[in-house]
Amino acid sequence: MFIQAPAFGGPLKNRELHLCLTLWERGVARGGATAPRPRGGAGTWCAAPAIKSAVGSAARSGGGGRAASGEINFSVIGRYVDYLVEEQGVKNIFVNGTTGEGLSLSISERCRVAEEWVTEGRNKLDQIVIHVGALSLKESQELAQHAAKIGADGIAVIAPFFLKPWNKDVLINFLKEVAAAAPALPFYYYHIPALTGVKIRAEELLDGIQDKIPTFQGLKFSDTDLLDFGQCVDQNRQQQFAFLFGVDEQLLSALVMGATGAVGSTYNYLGKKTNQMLEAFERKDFSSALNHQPTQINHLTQNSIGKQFSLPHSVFSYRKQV
Ligand SMILES: CC(=O)N[C@H](C=O)[C@@H](O)[C@H](O)[C@H](O)CO
Ligand SMILES: CC(=O)C(=O)O
Repeated sequence: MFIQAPAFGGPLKNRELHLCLTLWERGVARGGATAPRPRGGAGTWCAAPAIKSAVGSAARSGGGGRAASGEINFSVIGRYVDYLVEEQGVKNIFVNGTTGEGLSLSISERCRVAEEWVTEGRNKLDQIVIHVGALSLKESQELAQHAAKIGADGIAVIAPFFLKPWNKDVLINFLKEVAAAAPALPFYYYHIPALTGVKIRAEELLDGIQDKIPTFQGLKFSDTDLLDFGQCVDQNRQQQFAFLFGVDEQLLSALVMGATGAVGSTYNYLGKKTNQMLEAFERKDFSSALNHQPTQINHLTQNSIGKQFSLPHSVFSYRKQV
């Protein structure tokens, strides 16, 4: 589940929450007045965080994500969509990201996972954003074109992390080339420096980004640097970008800083609970909101942040406790 708010700075009901695996949107009708408009794309959509793959997660949990042969068990995706919608209240999905272990899948597996989510989510989910980042620009472009072809609602890209971009311009040029391969899809930059090792501040990257990437729609910010995050929000007030926060344990703080949504792994199983936190935040009941947030902190920080985001472990060790 993730939370994301499309409209910048608006009340929470105008925010869109995206959970990691799930994108979850509250109170914003698809195509509603507050939804960000995709640039160059057909139709209106609510800002999407990325969805992490339920498939990869399930694999770690022994829940059937991968069959014993090591193949992905695509057949669980349909049921998983129903679970997210009905039991967690999550209707937006970020596919093939960190939780989905997109970087550990082959290109054909990534395409197939994306197809399954789009097919199974049709008429049930609001938004499906596909993470298409890769070390190879060509592969990333291929995945972006594929996402457009199957009717995804957006694409997201991390920084290449082996031969790394050494400055902002190099990174932007990479992102631009990927975005150009799917010119009708809203584009998100997925900032996750602890895993990519690319430490270029998001605030620096966003400066003038739309001149280079006209489809730029927002940022998925998976870092604990709330100063950087706050500056991103503050310096782009006119842009109607989506600011999707990706450290679930800090979501409440990020909401205060102006997050418009969230994308996170824990929303797969804490969707309902997080919705309660969002509701409390919306009605300015911060004490109650805080009561919902620490539950995650207690169980997750040591496992996840403390171990530099060794996510699947943290997610599933926690899931066993809830
Ligand atoms: C590294 C990673 O996967 N981060 C996720 C989002 O980006 C988060 O949702 C974390 O899994 C979550 O905050 C638990 O630590
Ligand atoms: C959590 C998240 O955003 C991801 O799995 O990519």
